[in-house]
Amino acid sequence: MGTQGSKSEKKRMKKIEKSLEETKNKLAKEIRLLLLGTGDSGKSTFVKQFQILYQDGFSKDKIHSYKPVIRCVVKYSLKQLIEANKKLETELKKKNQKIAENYLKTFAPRNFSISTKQLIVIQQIWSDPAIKNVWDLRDNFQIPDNSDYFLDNAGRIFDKSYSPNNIDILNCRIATTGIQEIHFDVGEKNWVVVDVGGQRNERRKWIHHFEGVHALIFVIGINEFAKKLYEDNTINRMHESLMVWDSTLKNRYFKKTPIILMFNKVDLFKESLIRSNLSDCFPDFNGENNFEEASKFIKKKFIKKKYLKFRKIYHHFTCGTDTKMVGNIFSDVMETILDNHLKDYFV
Ligand SMILES: Nc1nc2c(ncn2[C@@H]2O[C@H](COP(=O)(O)OP(=O)(O)OP(=O)(O)O)[C@@H](O)[C@H]2O)c(=O)[nH]1
Ligand SMILES: [Mg+2]
Repeated sequence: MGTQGSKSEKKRMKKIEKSLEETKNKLAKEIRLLLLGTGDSGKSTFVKQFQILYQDGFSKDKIHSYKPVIRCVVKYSLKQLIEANKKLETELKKKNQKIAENYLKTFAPRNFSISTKQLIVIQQIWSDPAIKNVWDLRDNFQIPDNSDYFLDNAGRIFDKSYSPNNIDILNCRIATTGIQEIHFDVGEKNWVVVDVGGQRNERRKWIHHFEGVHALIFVIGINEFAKKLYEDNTINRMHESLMVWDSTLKNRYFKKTPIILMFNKVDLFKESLIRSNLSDCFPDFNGENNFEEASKFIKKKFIKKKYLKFRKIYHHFTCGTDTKMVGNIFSDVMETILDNHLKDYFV
C-alpha cells in the first residue's frame, strides 16, 4: 500500500513538473534586458562579454575595426597624461621634455601606423617618473581607465602584424551614441540586450526603450566615487550615478520590473581605495577605507532607495573585463530573471 502510494505520488509530481515545464515554454520566447547606467560604467563591456560568451565571439570585421581605435587609445591616453602633467607643473626628465612637447604639437590620433622612433617616444614618456606620478593621481583627471594596459602593450599594438585579441577589445572604450541591440540564444530563450549611451546628452533617448522590458540591469562603476564627471568636471561621478538611479526607480515603467544592480569595476575600486577616501565623496561614511566596509556602504546607499516595498533589487559586484566572472554571474542573473518571469505568469 505504502509503495503504491509513493508510486502514485511520484507520478503526480512528474505530471506537475511536466505541466510546469510546458507552461514555462509557453512564456515569452524573447527576454528583453535593458542596460542602463551613466557613461563609462561598463554597459557595453557586458555586451562584448555576451558576444564572447553566447555568440561566436567577435567577427573578423569587428576585430579589424578595433585595430585603429586601439592604436588611437594608446596615443590619446599618453596625450591626456602629458597634459595632466602640465597642470601639475611637474618636470619630466630633461631628455623627455622636448619630445613630450613635440608629441602634443604633432598629435595626430588618426595616424594609425607609427615609426619605430615614434614608438620609442611613446614608451620613453610613459616610463618617465613624472608621468607615472600623474598616473597615480589619475582620478583627478580625465584619463581613460585602462590606459596603463594599452601603454604597457604599445610595442605589440603598433607591431605590423597586430590584430586585437579579446582582452584588448574588452579594455577599449568607445562611448556609445544611440542604441545598440544584440540577440543571442541561451536554452530555450532568445535574449535581447539593449545597450544605451550613458553620457548626459545620450540619456534623453532612453525613454523610448523602457516598454516591454523583462529586467533592468543598472551598471555603476563603483570606482567612480573618486572621479569627476567627464561632461562636467565639478560633479562627482557617483553622485551623478545615484541621481540617475533615483530617477530610474521613480519611472512608472519599472514599477514591476526586476532590477539587477551591477557594482562594476571592483578591480579598479580596490586600487582607488588605496589612493582616495570614500568619505571625500560621502562625508557620512565613517568606516574603514577598505573594500568590505566601503562596498557595503555604497551598496546600502543605492539599495535603500528602493521606493516600492515589493520591488525586487538584486545586486552583484563585478569586474566587467573578466570573462569567467561575468559568465558565472550572468548564468545566475538569467536564472533570476526567468524565475521572476515565471512567477509573474502565475501571480
Ligand atoms: N579595469 C576594468 N575596466 C572596465 C571594467 N568594466 C569596464 N571597463 C572599462 O571601462 C571603460 C568603459 O566601458 P564601457 O563599457 O564602454 O562603458 P559604457 O557604460 O558603455 O559607457 P557609455 O557607452 O559612454 O555609456 C572601457 O575601457 C572598459 O574596458 C572593469 O570591471 N574593470
Ligand atoms: Mg557604451
